[in-house]
Amino acid sequence: MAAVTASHFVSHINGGATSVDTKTNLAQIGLRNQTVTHSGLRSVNKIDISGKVTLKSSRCTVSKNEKDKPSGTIICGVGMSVVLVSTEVAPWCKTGGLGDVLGGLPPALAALGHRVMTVCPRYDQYKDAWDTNVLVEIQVGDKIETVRFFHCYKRGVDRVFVDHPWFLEKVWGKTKSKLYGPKAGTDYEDNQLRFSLLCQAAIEATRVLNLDCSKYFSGPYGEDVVFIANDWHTALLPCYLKSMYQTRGLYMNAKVVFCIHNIAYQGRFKFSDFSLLNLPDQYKSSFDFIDGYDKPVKGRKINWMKAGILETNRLVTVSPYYAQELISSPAKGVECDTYIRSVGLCGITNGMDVQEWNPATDKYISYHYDITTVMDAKPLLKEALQAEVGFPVNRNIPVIGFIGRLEEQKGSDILVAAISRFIGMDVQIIILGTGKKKFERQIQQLEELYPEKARGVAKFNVPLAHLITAGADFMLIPSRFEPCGLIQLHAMRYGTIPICSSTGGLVDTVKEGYTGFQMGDFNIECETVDPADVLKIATAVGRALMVYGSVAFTEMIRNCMSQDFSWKGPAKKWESLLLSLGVSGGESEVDGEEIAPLAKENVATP
Ligand SMILES: Nc1ncnc2c1ncn2[C@@H]1O[C@H](COP(=O)(O)OP(=O)(O)O[C@H]2O[C@H](CO)[C@@H](O)[C@H](O)[C@H]2O)[C@@H](O)[C@H]1O
Ligand SMILES: OC[C@H]1O[C@H](O[C@H]2[C@H](O)[C@@H](O)[C@@H](O[C@H]3[C@H](O)[C@@H](O)[C@@H](O)O[C@@H]3CO)O[C@@H]2CO)[C@H](O)[C@@H](O)[C@@H]1O
Repeated sequence: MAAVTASHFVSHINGGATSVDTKTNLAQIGLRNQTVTHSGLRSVNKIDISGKVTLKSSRCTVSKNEKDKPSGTIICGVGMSVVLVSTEVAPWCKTGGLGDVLGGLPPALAALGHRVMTVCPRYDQYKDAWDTNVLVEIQVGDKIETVRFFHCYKRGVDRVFVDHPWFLEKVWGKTKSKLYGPKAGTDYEDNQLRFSLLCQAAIEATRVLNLDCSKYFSGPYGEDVVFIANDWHTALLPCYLKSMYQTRGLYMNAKVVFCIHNIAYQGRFKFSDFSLLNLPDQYKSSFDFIDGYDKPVKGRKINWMKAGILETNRLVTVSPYYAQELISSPAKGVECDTYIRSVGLCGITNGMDVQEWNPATDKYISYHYDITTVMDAKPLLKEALQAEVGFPVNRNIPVIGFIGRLEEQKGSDILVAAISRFIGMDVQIIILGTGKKKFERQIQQLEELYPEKARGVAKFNVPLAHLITAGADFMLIPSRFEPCGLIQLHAMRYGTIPICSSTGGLVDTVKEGYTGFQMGDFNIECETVDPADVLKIATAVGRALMVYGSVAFTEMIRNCMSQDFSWKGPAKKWESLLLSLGVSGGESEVDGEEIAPLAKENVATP
């Protein structure tokens, strides 16, 4: 950790070091009462000689009358301080569903009366995020790095961006899929340093940023916070909280929830890299890991995900069925099943962003609809989609869509193998995805094989994703594994029937014959395409096409669209889980809508 600066001033709070740097801490005293000129930010924190920030998050008191307001009324200012840390936060930075969750869950938690911040890297010059002029010095490896915080306040949430060349210079100007490496499947060599920096910066952000955008909360978040760390990139957060802060009497009441969005990515590195992490030796055993693979080195390794699992206060994943799968076997738990079983795991199904994905208002589609008009609008949208990708335009031909990262997980290779089995029927299929080059080539070749019937678009294309979701009749989701999956939620909201493999959140959210078609579970072996799975896809597509156009089909569309997949329900479950940790501010009992209309947003002019 740790040195704070305001404006042009840099000083140490004494981070990973074991002794207090008196000289620099004395310098900090001079920081008191300096003002940061940023809309929504107030004066700089008061930091005492021990490095303790004494200006605490102040909550506006809520009068009894206000507390008595009926359900649906927003009463803020009494809730928990929740800080979500992630490498992706939509719409600013996203390669997939992780970004979506960090975009949608925080506003829903804020609507329940909690003070909510997200912290992610500043990969680009986001036009709506302001420079706070607050700098912090952080020890990463054997160097001191200076980060700067940018900030905006949107939909009731403080969005904080960590500015450092390791994020901005690596990614700026490149496509959104370059957050983790120069190309899919290849990581930046310094990812461990990048994410160590992110974790430390996130802890610092809560006490050094004097945020004042909400009329319900002011001052820094302080130390009585609950962090939600997401995936392996943030697994060091609980370790740093304990080793760098709690040993020095800081953040004594803070808690960490670690959320697994995808166990497939664990952050396994060579064992000697432990020395890069600025952690005491006693943490080595939490990272220590041996597997049978050669990558990135043979034999003994460190495993960030394992440490996150073992060092967190509470472990969560993104659906109940995936939670069961993770502890069911080494294969499904990707060799972390034993550790997960030892600490326990809770599954909360994701919600979806019902503002971005709303067929009644979607800015990417030219005909808007709801459950009462869906049968009129969808044929028009299908024709728009067919025209967009260059298919013969015919509203009577059933159209199947696929959207996803082209990784083994998503099963695009199994789908490609299955196409010849059903393409002879009256059907068209559109596949949208980016990822591994071999899979991109596979989908691009489809057009040559089936010019009037199949398309593969190897682009990250949000407008096309929306048009496919609205215009297709069916959405194919042939995942080998799927922690939750958002594609099927988006599809159902748009009256597009999912045809999915029976794994993870797909089991929890799609009901066979009622809201979709279940294909059974697939072989999770990623190196091969199992002929049995190819057959499962062909058979399920056949079943779906039999139903297409029938009364039962219309009924399924209505069943899909009648459901509430908003973040409201999941946020309530998250709230209960956070409350059970006993962090302060747990007294809030609010059942509110999003507080966007009440939020004082600091939107920058482009
Ligand atoms: N080419 C493209 N163009 C435009 N948009 C594209 C796109 N490819 C993907 N997307 C978008 O990315 C998101 C993908 O959502 P998923 O739930 O499938 O996430 P993913 O597997 O990445 O995330 C992981 O985390 C999430 C969140 O927890 C879990 O739901 C999931 O199971 C887990 O694997 C959707 O919003 C989709 O529209
Ligand atoms: O939101 C989409 C997913 O984003 C994250 O996954 C990324 C992962 O965490 C990164 O490590 C990287 O994965 C690469 C991996 O490191 C590398 O060894 C090789 O196996 O290729 C992988 C893919 O390039 O990129 C992933 C995104 O593509 C997040 O962790 C997931 O939960 C999200 O599903």
